[in-house]
Amino acid sequence: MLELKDVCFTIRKDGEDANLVDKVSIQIPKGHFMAIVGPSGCGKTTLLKTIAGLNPESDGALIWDGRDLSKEGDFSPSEIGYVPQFSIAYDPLTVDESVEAATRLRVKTKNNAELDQRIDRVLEETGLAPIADRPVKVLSGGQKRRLGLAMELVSDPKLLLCDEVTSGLDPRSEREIVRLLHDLSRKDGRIVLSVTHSLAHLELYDSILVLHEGRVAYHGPPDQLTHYFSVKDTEEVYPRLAGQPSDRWQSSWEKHRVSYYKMLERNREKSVASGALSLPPAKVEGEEVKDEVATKMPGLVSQFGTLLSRRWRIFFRDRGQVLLQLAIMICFPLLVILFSDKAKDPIRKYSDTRQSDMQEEVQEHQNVRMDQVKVGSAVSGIIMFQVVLLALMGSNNSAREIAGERLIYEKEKFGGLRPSAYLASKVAFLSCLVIAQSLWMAFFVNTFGQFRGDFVQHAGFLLLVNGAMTAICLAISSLMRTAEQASLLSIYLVGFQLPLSGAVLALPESVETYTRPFISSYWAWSGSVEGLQTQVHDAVKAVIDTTLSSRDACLYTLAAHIGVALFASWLGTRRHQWD
Ligand SMILES: Nc1ncnc2c1ncn2[C@@H]1O[C@H](COP(=O)(O)OP(=O)(O)OP(=O)(O)O)[C@@H](O)[C@H]1O
Repeated sequence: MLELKDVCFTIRKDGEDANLVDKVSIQIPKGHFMAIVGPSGCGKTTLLKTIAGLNPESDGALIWDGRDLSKEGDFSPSEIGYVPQFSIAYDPLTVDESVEAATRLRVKTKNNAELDQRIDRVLEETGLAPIADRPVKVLSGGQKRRLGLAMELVSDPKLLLCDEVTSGLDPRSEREIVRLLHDLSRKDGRIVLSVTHSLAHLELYDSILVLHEGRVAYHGPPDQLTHYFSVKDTEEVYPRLAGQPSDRWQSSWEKHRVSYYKMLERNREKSVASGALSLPPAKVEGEEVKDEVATKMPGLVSQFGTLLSRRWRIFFRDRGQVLLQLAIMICFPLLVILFSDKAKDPIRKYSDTRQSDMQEEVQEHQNVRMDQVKVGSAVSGIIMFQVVLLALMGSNNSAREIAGERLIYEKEKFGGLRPSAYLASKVAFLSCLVIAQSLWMAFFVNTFGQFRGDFVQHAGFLLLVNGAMTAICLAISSLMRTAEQASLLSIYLVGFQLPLSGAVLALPESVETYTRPFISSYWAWSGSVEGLQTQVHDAVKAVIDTTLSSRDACLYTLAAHIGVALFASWLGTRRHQWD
């Protein structure tokens, strides 16, 4: 039994408290199918989210199976299924792959046979078996809703909440989905609550909850709806509601509540007696349910593996993304070597013997200086060019990685996905890109214009700057509200790397002191320059006004950038960002 006792959800609006859900008190027995209806903006979705725990109730109590949810802990993830208004499947995957991933993320199965059995059962139940191999992107609206349901049913939830799963469907598909939801509530005592705009097919529901301005105006059998509101047709209910304030409807409903609940009970007894409704045999103690469910959740490593293999699959299915990555990996190093010629030139040395005349000595100094300027500028420029291109690749790698799929992630987190498993899968996936991009850049450029110094040190710093920018943009992606915001901020961040690095123009000291610690490209550039042969190093120093930092300082600072960015990403992934 799900019971709501005077449940409120309050927000601050214009300096005052406003109840979006106002003292809702209802009882929903096991094996019940209820529609939540009401005019647009009356609080249907808000009530559903309050029941789900996505909106913490401001007042009142939610009782589930005798358990007070606000005092004794929320629903466990597999007890509850929530089908939101948005699609929770990835377009490039097939129906079967989507359901499989949902199962692996939510249910701990003993072996592959049990996993397959569970997937097949859910596909059969939702009528998706014949189209199991079809990609999500080609599904019709109705099929997508079925898929959303299938992905929730994998954990056998005892409470299924559906938000507008029939909106936008043609009448036939709408009826099929309502019929499916009805059937899902007939087995194992599952409660199905469905928010809907539509007043069609009401006869398929056990009860109708009519909300008006967040308050209950009616909760009773569908066939009593028109009688209660004294209208001829259900279509007249909403205009009738607008005829008096919601508090009047609420107090009027409270007077009739007992008699309508008796009617609901009688209908239920009839359904059980006729065999149309089958209920679980015995009442299970709250604690036992909790333990049993807790052991069913897959572990962190298992969730990590599922997410990582799904990420790679999505990556390879998206040809555009693969081609873009390849194009970037090939073209960026090519761009660098176009400018690498001057960096290969020798630098003349001062002769050991003193020149016989002054003119020759001045000439020698000029020659050495000219060589230093030419080679020093070229070497410094090429290192910075590589660094900036890898910073750009870093931002391209991760700016949309989390923000672009935030709603799906939030939904999966609600279903029991651990933020740490999610973040670890992102780090593992992105690390592969970072390693491939950085090492390829280092080796390719080195092949056509050998790095004049410690190549391993140079390659290490390229790897670190790409890693740092990827991690920073991942943090941005996890903290921003939209993918567009995250992309824009990441691009600005890369844009500022070159001017603020000091490699091209020295910054005023007052600015440099504050900006330098945060500019990854400076530390990667400086660290690489420190690894150059002495003569080339001196040539670079001769052409720059910016001070260089030691190799270790560069190494630790870039490692700190990565560490802090990953911590921020972790905070971002833990944050609740459903809307
Ligand atoms: N977190 C929030 N902060 C402020 N206002 C909110 C919040 N959540 C919902 N609202 C407002 O509360 C009202 C009820 O919203 P809700 O989405 O629950 O309505 P609804 O009945 O589901 O509407 P519809 O049928 O159009 O989807 C709306 O006016 C909405 O703008």
